[in-house]
Amino acid sequence: MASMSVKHAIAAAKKLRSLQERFNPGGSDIYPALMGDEAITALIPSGNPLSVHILMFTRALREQGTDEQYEKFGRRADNNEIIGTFAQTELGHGTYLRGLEARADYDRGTEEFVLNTPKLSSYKWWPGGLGQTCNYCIFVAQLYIDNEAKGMAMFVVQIRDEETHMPLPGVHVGEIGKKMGLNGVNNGFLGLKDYRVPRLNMLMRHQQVLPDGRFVKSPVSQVSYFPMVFVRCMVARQNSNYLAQAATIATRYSVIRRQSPIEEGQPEPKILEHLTQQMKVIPEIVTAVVYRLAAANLQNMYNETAEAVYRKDFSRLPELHALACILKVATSYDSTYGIERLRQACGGHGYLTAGNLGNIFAMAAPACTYEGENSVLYLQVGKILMKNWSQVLAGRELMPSMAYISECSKMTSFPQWTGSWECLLKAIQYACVGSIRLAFQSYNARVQSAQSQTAAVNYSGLELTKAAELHGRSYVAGNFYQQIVNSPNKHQRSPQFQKVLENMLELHLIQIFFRHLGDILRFIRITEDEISALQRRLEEVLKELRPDAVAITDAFDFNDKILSSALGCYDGNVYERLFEAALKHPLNRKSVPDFFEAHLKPFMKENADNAKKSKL
Ligand SMILES: CCCCCCCCCC/C=C\CCCCCCC/C=C/C(=O)SCCNC(=O)CCNC(=O)[C@H](O)C(C)(C)COP(=O)(O)OP(=O)(O)OC[C@H]1O[C@@H](n2cnc3c(N)ncnc32)[C@H](O)[C@@H]1OP(=O)(O)O
Ligand SMILES: Cc1cc2nc3c(=O)[nH]c(=O)nc-3n(C[C@H](O)[C@H](O)[C@H](O)COP(=O)(O)OP(=O)(O)OC[C@H]3O[C@@H](n4cnc5c(N)ncnc54)[C@H](O)[C@@H]3O)c2cc1C
Repeated sequence: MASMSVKHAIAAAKKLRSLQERFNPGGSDIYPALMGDEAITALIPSGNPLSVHILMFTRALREQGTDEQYEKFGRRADNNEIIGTFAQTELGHGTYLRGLEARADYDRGTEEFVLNTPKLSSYKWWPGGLGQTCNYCIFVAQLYIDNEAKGMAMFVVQIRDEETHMPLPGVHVGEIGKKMGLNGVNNGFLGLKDYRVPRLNMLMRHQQVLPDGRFVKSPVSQVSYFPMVFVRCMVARQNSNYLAQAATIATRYSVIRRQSPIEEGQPEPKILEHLTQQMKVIPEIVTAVVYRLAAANLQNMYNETAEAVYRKDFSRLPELHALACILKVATSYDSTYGIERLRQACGGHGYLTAGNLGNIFAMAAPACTYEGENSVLYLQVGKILMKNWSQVLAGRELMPSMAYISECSKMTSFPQWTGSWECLLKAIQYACVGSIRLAFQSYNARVQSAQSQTAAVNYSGLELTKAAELHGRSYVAGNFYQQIVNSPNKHQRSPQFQKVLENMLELHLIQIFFRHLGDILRFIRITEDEISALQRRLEEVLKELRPDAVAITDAFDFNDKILSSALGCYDGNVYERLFEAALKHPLNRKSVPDFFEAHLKPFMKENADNAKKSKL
């Protein structure tokens, strides 16, 4: 599997190079285009062992290294002359980066760093491609000068000989073992013992160690987290893709599979005629579209911020960090939940490998963990919301993506309920601001009672994560609303197309309303009649979208090779493909399985003999 994945990954890397030559060397705006060509994902169903090389190693060299360091290492990496990974997580630490144990001690006598992973728990553990594929890595370590800790730093470290691929002296490297999925990625471990690298192997665009050992601190320490922000933006797009693939499979299957008459005596309908099946499938189609649009927005914001950071303007980092966290969490949680729901909507055949829904789930699920575990990132956003609420109380402006918080904070009560889209969107935003206010009261009370900020964050964690989740809902729903209702190119859409988009907006807003009805009712009075009216509208819009479900998923434009699913094939010959896949199973090569003579027959005979004896 590993060699097949590497073979396909090399093909993909060649494609990427040709794209880069067309777009711009190493530009971040090529990745969505690349992912638009899902061959990358489909051809490597067990995961791409070069993803971290492309997404993190090359970018860290470009964004964290000096121009000279880019010339020395980055150009070769971009040209795939060397293959690297991003080695930050350790066996003992992943989230709490200040707890990382790998260390880099500066030796001013030789102008080198001595790298060590002092304990087993200090071993780097998880980096993609580290096990077998990479010959270099970005090694993240605590920097020490004269045994004084200076914080985290990144080092370019060669781990294998470029000719023989043998691990270099002082390097202990290998594969961490089988995973739930992505078993073609060879996530690896790395131990270093007194491994020396030249001073200029420390990436020094933002912080420096001078030859005499003087340390020049980064103007903004958080810029060292930038490689993670980029991947969080990519995850938002990638996981919306996984959900779109699963939605395509389940939709196509749901208009092929017939089961259970709706009226006595009537023929069995397509299962998508059942309202409950529509409720399982159609909202996931819409969610995939909603997140694809939100991820595209975030990608633009990343590109703008990356250019600003290059000019040493760090002002937009906090907002990008907050949105990258929110979207990475929301898309990975919702896509993982959605793919499983779509699998269940396909009955027993959804559980067959030939349906590919299990593999899509296994590809999507780890995004809830890597690049920052989701609950940790929600807490990050919760902390940022607390800081922004203090700004609101001080009457200051907020970042654009949080402007609604200021507006809602000025509302003394929620206006008359109308049930319009604007009303539904405002309800979600109003509930979010109410949750922020409550979280702030709890958090502030703790800080006032002399709890440390970190302890106050921990003990207010449930309210902070709730506020962060509702902020994510507000941002995503607001973005979708703007794209459908206020988009500058709305007039270019046919009325029919606009109507489908508006139905999708209606469904998204009502679905989010019902998902957070409890959170909303805490702050807004809504009558039973008003809620029942929304229930009717939900049933109505599912019926309205039913005829468009196949066309919308066809518009995702996944070909059969990409979906790799007997349930989701374009020609709809599901049963033939399921049977064809079954006949290919190795157990069907012989009529009598080998285990019959060896195990089953003796077992049955022994039981028969015992039965006879017991009768005597
Ligand atoms: C060959 C062709 C191949 C084709 C390639 C393309 C393929 C495309 C398809 C694939 C696309 C996508 C799929 C992805 C592929 C899979 C890749 C998976 C790789 C995984 C890599 C990793 O997992 S790397 C390791 C990730 N680890 C983490 O994220 C660590 C998480 N931990 C944290 O973030 C910590 O909590 C933190 C670092 C924040 C520690 O914080 P702490 O020191 O405790 O202090 P805080 O108070 O929390 O924060 C301090 C201040 O810093 C601010 N801040 C925190 N983080 C950031 C940030 N990232 N940016 C900016 N600012 C940040 C924080 O807000 C605080 O600010 P304040 O003002 O001081 O309050
Ligand atoms: C498929 C995959 C690929 C990966 N690729 C890479 C890679 O290429 N490079 C790399 O460096 N790393 C990589 N990782 C590692 C990944 O970044 C870490 O797994 C992730 O950061 C979580 O850290 P951890 O696993 O050590 O969990 P921990 O940090 O130990 O957290 C475990 C659990 O503790 C809880 N928790 C932790 N901290 C807090 C907190 N502050 N507040 C509340 N709860 C908390 C959370 O529930 C969390 O899930 C990969 C992981 C996976 C699964």
